[in-house]
Amino acid sequence: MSDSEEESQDKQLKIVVVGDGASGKTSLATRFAQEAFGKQYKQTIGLDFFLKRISLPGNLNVTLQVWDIGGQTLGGKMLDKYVYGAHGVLLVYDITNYQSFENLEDWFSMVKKANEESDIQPVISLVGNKIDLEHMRTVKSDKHQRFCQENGLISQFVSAKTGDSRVVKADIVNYSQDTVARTVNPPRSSMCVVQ
Ligand SMILES: Nc1nc2c(ncn2[C@@H]2O[C@H](COP(=O)(O)OP(=O)(O)OP(=O)(O)O)[C@@H](O)[C@H]2O)c(=O)[nH]1
Repeated sequence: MSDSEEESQDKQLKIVVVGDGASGKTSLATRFAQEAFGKQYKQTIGLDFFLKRISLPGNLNVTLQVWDIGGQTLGGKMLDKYVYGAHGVLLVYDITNYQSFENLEDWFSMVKKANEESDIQPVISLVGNKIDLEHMRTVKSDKHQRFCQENGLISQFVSAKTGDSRVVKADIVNYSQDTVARTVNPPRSSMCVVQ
């Protein structure tokens, strides 16, 4: 391969999408990669892949490999292998399904464990999907924010159906500091990175 061919190779980033079945992972990946949405639910068995090439400022081309992991794989043997080496992880739940939010604790633990030995530590985002169904919401927004703050996650509310995406800025609070210290010295806040 010549130098110029090598230079033109895109940087590849691995993005893994996890969360309960029917929370909308495939729909989000399809919305992102193909700008489409299908109403019909078709369970992902194992995993699926999507590729999307994006251009960043500075003439930098990046190919995102989106690994759409079937919700039924939690507890399965292959899951930590799928998640290992991810640059980014989306923890997806359905805002109208409280159980899908509660189960994120397990998904999050698995993501951390799978990457214990990895050189790359992924950027992790908490994604509340189906905000077009706001009237059916069962997971309060402050629960979502607290989970982000406690774990240093990026916060996002989206709808794969409409393509709506709201990135929420939140202070990251270090809860290990005692309350008095926090009252005297207000928490150092860093903005949750939002695309
Ligand atoms: N109203 C609404 N429905 C959605 C949205 N996202 C997904 N759905 C629907 O929710 C159902 C499940 O979506 P999927 O994307 O297949 O869910 P999944 O998380 O990939 O499910 P598994 O493959 O079982 O892991 C489908 O009927 C989708 O059409 C959304 O933002 N709004």
